[in-house]
Amino acid sequence: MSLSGKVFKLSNGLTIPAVSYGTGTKWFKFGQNEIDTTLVDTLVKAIDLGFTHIDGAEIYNTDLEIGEAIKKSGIKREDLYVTDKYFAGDSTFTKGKHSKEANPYEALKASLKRFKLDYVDLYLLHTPYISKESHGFDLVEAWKYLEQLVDEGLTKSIGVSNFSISDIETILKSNPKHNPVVNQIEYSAYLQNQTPNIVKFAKENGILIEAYGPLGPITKGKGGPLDPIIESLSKKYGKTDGQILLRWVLETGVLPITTSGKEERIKSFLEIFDFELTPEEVKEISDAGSKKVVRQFSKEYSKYD
Ligand SMILES: NC(=O)C1=CN([C@@H]2O[C@H](COP(=O)(O)OP(=O)(O)OC[C@H]3O[C@@H](n4cnc5c(N)ncnc54)[C@H](OP(=O)(O)O)[C@@H]3O)[C@@H](O)[C@H]2O)C=CC1
Ligand SMILES: O=C1Nc2ccccc2C1=O
Repeated sequence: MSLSGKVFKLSNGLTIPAVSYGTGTKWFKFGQNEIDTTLVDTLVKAIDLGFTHIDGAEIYNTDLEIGEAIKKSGIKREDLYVTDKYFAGDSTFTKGKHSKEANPYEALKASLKRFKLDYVDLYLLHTPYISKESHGFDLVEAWKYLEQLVDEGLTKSIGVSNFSISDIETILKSNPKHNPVVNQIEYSAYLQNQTPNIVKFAKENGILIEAYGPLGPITKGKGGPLDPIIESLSKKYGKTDGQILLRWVLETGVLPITTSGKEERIKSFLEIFDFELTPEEVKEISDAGSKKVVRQFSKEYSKYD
């Protein structure tokens, strides 16, 4: 789970490129089926510029775009890292709804057809809201579907997203054949624990935290205690505010997932490996960041704010 250069090492021994390009949020295609050529072109550009890690999900409805961009870019499959997520459903999506496929096993098989890929690198349960009543299988049984996907080579690694400690414990206590290697959560200097103590717990259990919404302090949190610190560090290092925030994420042992439609920003997201914040600067950001909460997505957890 250590960061070495531009990859993190996962607990199963595999590596994962240390910054990911997201195809959710601004690219999310709610119920719309036409191919988004802007996303295809932007993904090709991101790959050309050096992104090798793409974050997808069944609910984003962007599989066709990802598949098309991979083909157009000409990148070799083994040089690319693709993440997909099973749409388990939750209160922030369309309430009560979940994947139209029978289970996570069938859902990934359907995604692979749309991606036109033989396998993904990482497959996640998008949320923990899975129950026998709503899905016909519980969380532990859902995990077994993911393990089957590993065993059949349809994904290299499996993990979870938006899971709290008790959700992860449900899986760990079931004595899994394959452990979750990742928990993808909302994480930024202004939201250092999506749910209580999740980051420490994940680290102690060999689970890499992936951060979505890492730029929250500048996209939604301006006017807070971080502003002067980020301003001064960006001057010191000759980096943008976004680069300072992404570097902070990395230095806290977490993998940032970001996105942009703008070429300059996409390029800048890749230029976060040629400088380091000092431990004192990391602490300064963490301390100031913990004085304000910006929770953009995981509203179901706002009771913890
Ligand atoms: N597992 C989950 O439940 C979730 C997963 N995700 C994943 O994480 C990915 C990234 O999440 P996201 O919240 O978008 O990540 P970020 O916090 O990195 O925000 C990216 C957004 O910030 C904008 N931006 C970048 N720099 C600046 C700036 N300096 N000033 C103002 N705006 C700026 C970009 O817009 P522009 O195009 O204008 O540059 C883009 O829309 C998603 O695409 C998805 O793949 C996201 C949410 C939930
Ligand atoms: O990319 C995403 N945008 C979202 C908004 C709300 C809940 C989950 C998500 C995503 O995964």
